[in-house]
Parts: sequence; structure tokens; C-alpha cells
Amino acid sequence: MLAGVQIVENQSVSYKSEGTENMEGDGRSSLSTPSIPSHSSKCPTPSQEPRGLSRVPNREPVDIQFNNITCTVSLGINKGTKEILHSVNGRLRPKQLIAIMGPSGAGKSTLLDVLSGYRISGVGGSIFINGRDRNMKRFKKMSCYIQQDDRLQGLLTVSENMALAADLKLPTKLDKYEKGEVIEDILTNLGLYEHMHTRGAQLSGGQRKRLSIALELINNPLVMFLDEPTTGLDSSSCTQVVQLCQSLAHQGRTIVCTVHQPSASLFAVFDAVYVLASGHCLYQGTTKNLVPYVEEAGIPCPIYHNPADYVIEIASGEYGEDKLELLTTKIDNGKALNWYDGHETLPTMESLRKLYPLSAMKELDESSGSEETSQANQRSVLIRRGFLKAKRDATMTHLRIMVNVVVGIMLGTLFINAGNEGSRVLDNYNLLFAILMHHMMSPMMLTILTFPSEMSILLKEHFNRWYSLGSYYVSVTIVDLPISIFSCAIFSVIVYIMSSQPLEITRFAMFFTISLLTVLVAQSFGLMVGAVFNVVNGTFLGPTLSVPMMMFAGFGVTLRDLPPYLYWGSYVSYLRYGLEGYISAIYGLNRQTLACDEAEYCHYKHPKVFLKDVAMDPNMFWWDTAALTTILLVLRTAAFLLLRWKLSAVR
Ligand SMILES: Nc1ncnc2c1ncn2[C@@H]1O[C@H](COP(=O)(O)OP(=O)(O)OP(=O)(O)O)[C@@H](O)[C@H]1O
Repeated sequence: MLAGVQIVENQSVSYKSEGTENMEGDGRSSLSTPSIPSHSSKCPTPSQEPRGLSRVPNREPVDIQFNNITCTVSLGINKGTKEILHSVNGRLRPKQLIAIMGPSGAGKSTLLDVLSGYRISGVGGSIFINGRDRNMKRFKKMSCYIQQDDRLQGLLTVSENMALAADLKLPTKLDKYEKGEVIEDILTNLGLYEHMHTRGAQLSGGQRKRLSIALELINNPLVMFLDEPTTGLDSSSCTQVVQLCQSLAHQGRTIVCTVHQPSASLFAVFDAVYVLASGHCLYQGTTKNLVPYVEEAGIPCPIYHNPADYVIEIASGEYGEDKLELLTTKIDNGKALNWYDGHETLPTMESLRKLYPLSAMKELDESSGSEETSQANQRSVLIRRGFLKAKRDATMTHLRIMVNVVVGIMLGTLFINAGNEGSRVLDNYNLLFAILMHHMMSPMMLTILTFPSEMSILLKEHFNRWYSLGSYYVSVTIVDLPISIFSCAIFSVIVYIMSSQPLEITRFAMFFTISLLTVLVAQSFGLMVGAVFNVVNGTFLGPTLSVPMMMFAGFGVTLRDLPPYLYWGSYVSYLRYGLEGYISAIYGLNRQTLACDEAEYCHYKHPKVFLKDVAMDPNMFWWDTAALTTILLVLRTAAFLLLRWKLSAVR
């Protein structure tokens, strides 16, 4: 509440006045100062214009026009296609907060996806930015898309989230004080300054939404698309978020939100409305012109009825399907602009091109590459962020280390002294396979379970140009390595000593190398699965796909007894190389005769007998290491390519 009041109360005109001059200069000021109905006590009046984000640089406003937009999705193999948007048209004016409204399934999110450039497959029609055909690379530099679910780093505090975003999105030449000022300015304006030290996961719904907006405001986007920013919020948080969007819009941005069914007072905060029903446009124009519009169409809004509710009722077909057709025809599926205030003075595409000449784009085009900062900077910031998260991550770090300690002690206790006793060689063989299973399952399942949530953040941040996939991938790999090494080392020491494996540094080093490579391979496999599938499918597929690996490991059926037509399986099973590597480490290197203190009959007193029985060559260690390393590199590359495919496939 306090924050919301602050958003409205802490107001100055420093930034706004720049934007106003700019707008007035092109003769469109009448559109930029919509009158807000006085019945809404929470809505800011023109005299209550919000304080500007003074440190954020200004650029020319963005006028968006879209013509004949269609969006077709495939319904699956042999099931045909479905058109969601049917040649809709529209105009989104700068300095306005625009609501895209309509009943559920009307195509609001799809239209927003198309307009933001998030959806590219199956899309037809044209989108013009300031009178020119949209250049996606340029448009992405001036816009951002905030999706419905807040994809935030829950383990980091508000200030850490902001600082890392600033390091990724602001020029590296700015020092930490300059970046700090930008952050302070945004947090103060968004009423988040008091919550600077609260972790993302502990913020309320409204605060999370505002943090999502704050993160994208860092590089001052001129166009903001927000998918259902009010969903799941109580009425006061809704008002805060929408008023915040209005303030930002009036500073010179074009802000487009999808909303479900706003209250009358919330509805009045929007400057313009775009109403959709079943992929057709029913209305576009100034918010206050909606009531005269439906009245003119012969379906007047009853007195005391919320116009937003009423138009949704019409769009849902409650007043007859013929009314939908009537309104679509009346607004010419979005081509008619006469319900905008001052529509006579709306600049044409040609005048917009003149107003914003191509040469003005030069600076923007040259300003940076695909992302705001260099790859080296992205990597270093992401590595810093990764270590900070890892330090606090109860699952990926703390639980992982704990599991390794506990399982190490359990296996060590179960197989105590099995490593140096001739009569317990088969027990020890079982132990080595159990260790292999542990190194396969725990990193793979952890990755499958946790990566999908990371994936949604990656999708958002990558789309909004925070960093490249390459930088992200390198950082993930680097951050995970020390944790993998530490947990694997602690497990290896515990189990190796407790089970009395030969205390020779070379053998331990071989044992540890195979363990670590198995962990890294299993984790890469988990990454491949986690990148493509959701948690449910991944949890099923990961272990299921691992079963053939176990079959071909040479444990149940020895490699010698494998049918020739299945022998290929042993070449692709990384567990085979793991098991062979362990056997080489423990029983290779000409290991001497084993002690046989506990049994009268000691079949495997001589390790060579055992090696012959399990059909494993103890001189294959380097081949096993090379094979595991090759599989690791192949899986890592495959996981990267799958991630890259996924990033484009979802669009
Ligand atoms: N990939 C898809 N495959 C099949 N149908 C789809 C796909 N994406 C969207 N649709 C359908 O398109 C229609 C519009 O979806 P969209 O999510 O844009 O609606 P919406 O207006 O945002 O709805 P809501 O308010 O409930 O989020 C819905 O009927 C939806 O089922």
C-alpha cells in the first residue's frame, strides 16, 4: 500500500517535460494527455503526474501499427491447423497505456506475443514501427516483454537482482555509482526501495510484478509488453501496478498490457483499449470512447454498469453472435482509428518516417550487438550470479553435498572392508556398480528436476537481450564444476576409505577421475532432458533412458556374453566405461594377491581370476577415460544445441 501511494505521490516533472516537448513537437499532444474520470479516487489526475526516472536516457517515442495480423498454430500431426488471429489491425500510440481486453481464449496473449516479436512461427501480416517495417533486431533493442509468470531469481535479493541486471544491461563504462543511481531511482519510483534486501522468493505478488518491471526498466525500453500484469493480485496491488504502468507510459513509452476484467476504476487508468473476441477486433480507441461506441452500435451500456465488464460480456457472445460481427465490421477489424481522441491529427506512416528519419536509427543500430554488453562481461556477471545462487541454493548445493555424504556413509557401512578381502570381491563389484548408479542418478535427477524452472528464466532473459545463450551455457558449466568436484570428492573419500579400497594415491586418483567423469556425463544427460522436457516427462524419461545404459554396462551380463548384434550398446553406454574404469583402478595395475582372512574358500584371491570372470581388461583405463570424455563433450554440445533449438521452438 505504502509503495503504491509513493508511486503516485513522489512526483516531479523533470523527465516528463522532455517527453512532452518531444510529443508536442509533432503535434500529437492531444493524445498524450488523456483525461482520467474523476470517479476513480485512486487514479492519478494530470496534476499528479509521476516522478520521472531521471537517470534514464530519453529516446524518440514509438508508434506501432499492425496490419492484417494472422496467427496460425498446428494442432498436431494430421490434425490440421487453427487460426487464432484473423487479420486483425490496430495502432498503438506512444505515451499511452493500452489494454488488450477480451474473454478467455480471445487471443490476447497471442496478439501480445506477435506484437512483441516473441512469437514468430505461423505469423502473417505486417508490423510498422514509426512508419517503417519492423526491423526485429532494432525493435528488440527498444522493447521488452514481461510475461505473466514472474520469472525472477528467487534466491537473490531485490538489490542483487537489480545490480546483476544493471551489469548485464547497462554499458560497462558506467561505474558502480552511476549504476547504483539508476537502480536507486527505479526502486524508489517503483516503491521497492524499502524491500531492497528481501529475496525475490519472499516478495508479495505485487512486489514481484513491480520487480519484473524494474528489471526491464534498467535499460529504459521505449515499448513494454506486459501479459496480464494484474492476474493473481489483490485490488490494491492491481491498482499499484496499473498506475505504475500509466506513469511509465506518460513519460514517453508505449505500454501494452493484456488484462482480463478490470474494475471500473482500474479500467479508467488505461488510456486506450483494444478489444478482441475470437481473434477479431471489436473496438480500438480511447478508453472513454468505448461507451459512446457501443451506444452508437445500438448496444448501449446500462447505466452503472462497468464498461469493461459490459464489453467482455458482448465479446463473450452474451448479447448474440451478431453483435460481434456488427462491432467487428464497425471497427473494420481494427482498421478504423476514429475512436481515438484527435484521430484527425494522427500522423500517417509517411509523416512518421519523416519525423523519425532513418539516420536517427544509426546510433541505435551501432549501439551494441545482439546484447547490451560484451560476451566476456556477460560471462563474468553470470558466473558471479551463479556462485551467489549456488551458495544459497538448498537443493542444488546443500542437499547435493548432504546426499553425497549420507550415501557415502551408507555404502561405506554396508560394504565395510569389502575392498581388500579376497572372499568379498563380488560384494566389492556390487559396491562399484552401486557407486556408479549413485553418480548417475543423483546429478541427472537433480538437473532434470531443477532445470525446467531455470529454463523459463533463461527464455525471458535471453529474449529480452540480457545475454547470449553461449555466455549462459559457459557460466552454468563453470559454476557447477566446483560443486560437482567437491561433492564427488567428499563421497569418494568416505566410500573409498570405509570400504577399505587399496590406499594408493594412483588408484584413488583413477577412481576419482572415473567418478567425476560419470557425474559430469550424467549431469549433461540430465541437462539434455531438462532442456527439452518438462519436469513430469523428464522425471519419467531420464531414468527410463538410463536403463539401457545399465543393461550394457557389463554388470549383469558380461561384455563377453553380450549377443554380437547388441554389442554396439556397450560402446554407447557410459556406464560400461565407468565400470571398466573402476575395475582397472581397483583390480588393475597388477594388484597383488588379496587377503583371505574371513573365509575358508577364497575364489578371487588372485584378482586376475576375477578380471577374467567379469571379462574386463584392466589395461583399458585410458581408453575408458577418453571414451567418457568424448561422451561428455558430445552430450554437452548436444545439450547446447537442444537448448538453442528450444529457445526458438517455443516461439
Ligand atoms: N499452440 C497452440 N495450439 C493450439 N491452440 C492454441 C495454441 N496457442 C493458443 N491456442 C488457442 O488460441 C486461443 C487464444 O489463446 P490465447 O492464450 O491467446 O488467449 P487469451 O485471450 O490470452 O486467453 P486467456 O485470457 O485465458 O489467457 C485459445 O483458444 C487457445 O486455446
